[in-house]
Amino acid sequence: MRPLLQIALDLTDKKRALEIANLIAPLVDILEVGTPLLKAVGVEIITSLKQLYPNKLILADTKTMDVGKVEAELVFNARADMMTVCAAAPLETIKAAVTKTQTLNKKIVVDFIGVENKLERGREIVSLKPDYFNLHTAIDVQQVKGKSFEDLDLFRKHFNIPLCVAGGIIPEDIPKFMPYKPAIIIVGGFVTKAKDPKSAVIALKKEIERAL
Ligand SMILES: O=C(CO)[C@H](O)[C@H](O)COP(=O)(O)O
Repeated sequence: MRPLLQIALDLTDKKRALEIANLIAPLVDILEVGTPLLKAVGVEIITSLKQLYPNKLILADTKTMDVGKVEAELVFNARADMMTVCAAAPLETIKAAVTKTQTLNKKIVVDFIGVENKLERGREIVSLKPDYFNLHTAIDVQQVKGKSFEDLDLFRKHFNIPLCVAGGIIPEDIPKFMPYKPAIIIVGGFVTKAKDPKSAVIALKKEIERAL
């Protein structure tokens, strides 16, 4: 199955975020309100994007670490379709966020950013039945250690939860992880920093089609 393409609007400037959204929205499946954008602008940006693109999924990258129910209510009341919670958060927080999300018929992604022993942590979380696990190399880590996609293979073998992949993805990376059949491919900087964000998305989509 073709993976969904999610573009992360990791900006702090609302005007530029909306400009990029306008260029790429018809081509993507999920528009992500990146963590910096959510912090800079607030949840109103979720509502604005949903009003502009009602047929697109809007993901709020809350990276929730505590008060799972409160943060879920905040972003879903603002019309998000999906949110994120950190795998490193207390299990109580993950459970609260998952429960609220499921009550509202929305989707939740557990993000393994910064988790050292991912397999062990995955085993602790899996029974909470989140919608997705995100294997994600942090931007700061990418700059020091580079990126890696090998955990996708491990997670596919051990868990029956759809996977997202994120962290510095460029078109050349796509064939490296497509054999592990990610459900969602998440790309930020390659698109938001491109001179021509629309062409950047087209290049990603071409590579995805080629690797199917
Ligand atoms: O959540 C994020 C950073 O924490 C980013 O949205 C994600 O890493 C995708 O951006 P990039 O492709 O630039 O790494």
